[in-house]
Amino acid sequence: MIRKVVALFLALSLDLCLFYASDRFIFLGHVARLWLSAALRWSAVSLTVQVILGDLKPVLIRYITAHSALQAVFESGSRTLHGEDSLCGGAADARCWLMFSGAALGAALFWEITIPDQDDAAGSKEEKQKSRVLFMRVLRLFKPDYLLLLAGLVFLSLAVLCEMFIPFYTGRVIDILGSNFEQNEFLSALLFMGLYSVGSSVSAGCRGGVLMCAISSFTCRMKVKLFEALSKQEIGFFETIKTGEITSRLSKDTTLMARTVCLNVNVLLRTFIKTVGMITLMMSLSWKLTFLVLMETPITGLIQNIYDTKYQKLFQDMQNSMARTNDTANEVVFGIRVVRSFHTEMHEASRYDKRLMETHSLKTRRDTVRAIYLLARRLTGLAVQVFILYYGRLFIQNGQMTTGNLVSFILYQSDLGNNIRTLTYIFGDMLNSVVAAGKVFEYLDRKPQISTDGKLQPDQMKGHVTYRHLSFAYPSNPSKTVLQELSLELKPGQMTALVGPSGEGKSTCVSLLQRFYEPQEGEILLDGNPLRSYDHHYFHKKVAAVSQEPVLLSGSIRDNITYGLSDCSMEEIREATCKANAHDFIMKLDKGYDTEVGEGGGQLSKSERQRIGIARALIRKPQVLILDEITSSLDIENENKVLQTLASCPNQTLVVIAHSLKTVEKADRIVVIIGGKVQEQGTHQELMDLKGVYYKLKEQLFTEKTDQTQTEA
Ligand SMILES: Nc1ncnc2c1ncn2[C@@H]1O[C@H](COP(=O)(O)OP(=O)(O)OP(=O)(O)O)[C@@H](O)[C@H]1O
Repeated sequence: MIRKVVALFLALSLDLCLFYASDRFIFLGHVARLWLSAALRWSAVSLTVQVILGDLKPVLIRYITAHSALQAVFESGSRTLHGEDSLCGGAADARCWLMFSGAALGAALFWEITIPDQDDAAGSKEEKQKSRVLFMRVLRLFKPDYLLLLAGLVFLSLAVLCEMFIPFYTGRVIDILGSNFEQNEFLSALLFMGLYSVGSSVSAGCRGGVLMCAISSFTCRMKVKLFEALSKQEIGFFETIKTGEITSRLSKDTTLMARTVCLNVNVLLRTFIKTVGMITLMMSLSWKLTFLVLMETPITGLIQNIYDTKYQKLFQDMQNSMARTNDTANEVVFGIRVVRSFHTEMHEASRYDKRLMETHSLKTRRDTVRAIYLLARRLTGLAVQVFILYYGRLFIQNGQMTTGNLVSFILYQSDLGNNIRTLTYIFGDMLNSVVAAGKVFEYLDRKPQISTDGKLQPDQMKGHVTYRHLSFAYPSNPSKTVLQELSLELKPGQMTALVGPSGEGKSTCVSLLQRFYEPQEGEILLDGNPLRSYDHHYFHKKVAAVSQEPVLLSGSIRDNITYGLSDCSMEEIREATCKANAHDFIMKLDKGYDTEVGEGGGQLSKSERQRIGIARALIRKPQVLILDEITSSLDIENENKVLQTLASCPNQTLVVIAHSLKTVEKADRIVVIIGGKVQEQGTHQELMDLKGVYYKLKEQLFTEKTDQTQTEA
């Protein structure tokens, strides 16, 4: 630290001494004197810093070079381009030294932040690079709307061009009013001002309308694409990602990505055209003042860059926090019955409050960062305006510009500052918006881990299922092996009952048979072919399942039964509902098969939902039918009828998971699954005679409903 202070002190002293000494080089011309001074200052300061600190970092080299050479470059430039001396550089002046030091410092820091040398910043550079790639991808997705975008661009250019001339004519009006008043000149200036104002307003309105159309069409396309991609993902994906996050991507991020990218491009182009035009007009008014104004740019850029980096991080954190908050609300709405019955309303409210507070605290931090940024921005702008007024007064005194020119210049300057800020800001904002785009693309590009490109569609299927040395752990809990080396055979024309204590892997077995998950080891064969080799649609027609609590989708009973099938006759529907023992209750409803089931089938009882679920599976005439604890929702009468019908299908492979002895007894084969392995198998009598696990665990395996039946028997 001490070495750094000493280095700074010595370098400063040397630099100032040489800066003032340059006035003594009277044997040289003015420009040559400045260049010699620059070379001497550069060598002396670099050498001092190098000797004291031991090494010279690139950022320091850049700063020392800019600081030493700026005055000479500026003076040479103004002589070459304009044939006159600038107010700075004529003599060794402390104000000029300060101004060039500030500009060099700003430029060096700006460079350091935007194109950093350090390794730790390499990651952020890579991030920016990635954001650019994403941004270009979003632009390419706008392809079908290119015509609208082109129209928007034309209106945008017109609006900007018209807008640019308004301050120019304001200055002219002031000059006309201040000098010899000329009626005609005054009127023509007013007329042009009016025309440009109308032109700018009309074009800006058209630009806004056209761009909004492009945005809305893009959003719709993206939502559909994303929805398609999501619905193709495997079940494991939905278990590892929260619902709130998925809906947030679908609803918010698609809109955000379209709006911000499209609007940002609009603002970027508008600002760019305007900035170039304004700088040209300002140069024509006073090139010296223009340079003075432009010296603010690196400082503005620097402030903007720091703000963008901080804002981007907070923005992302806030997005995630909002998704978590939504998740909490969704969970409670979804499970409101549980919340009510356990009287946890207050607990859930405080959980939601906690999540909201997290979001709120992030918002507060974001607003604080924004407030500091605005303060820094205003102060810089103010400082530049003070300089302009000071030098402007000098130029008017010297006759280098008129009062009207200064007014026009100040009008341009205040706008230019905003535009330059916008140019740097918009870049950061575009990177922000592609954070949302990145998340959307992440889902769009995700390849489902369970392939659905099998082609096999044999005319005949027997429905012979073989589990071969299956080992499996759920993607959401990979450390827990649920099935271990499980081997099992399900034969056509047989009813196989899977039994075992709760949580031992029965439902997992049938989930794998439905291809909800892919086993880590082993495979399942259907008629000797791996499940993945079958055509996706064909496979799910041949293998159907009824789960413990079938989910119905909003729509009529008919829609739910024929779900996923294109043409089903009323005959087929009736046949399926009769087998599922659902026809009678459906006919008793006011609208029969056209009765709306409500969201999630909420307008029907559990047993009715279950029977519609069974009919939905049966209408497909599946070769393999899986019934996962359907008896838990059916009363004994319904259960008996359903099972009687199903058991009478001669060639079907029927797999039943049951906790009822009455059901299990009917099975041709009972498979006892414990610890993810097949422990025993055989008929009820064989297993009872064996006096193994089945015999010992009989009390535990079967529910009271069975015991009662047995007692009655
Ligand atoms: N989606 C899942 N993600 C992670 N683990 C799961 C998932 N589903 C089930 N498990 C776990 O896998 C194990 C086996 O569950 P499974 O549902 O297959 O048991 P089961 O024998 O059918 O139980 P039950 O008779 O209660 O339905 C359990 O320990 C369970 O916690």
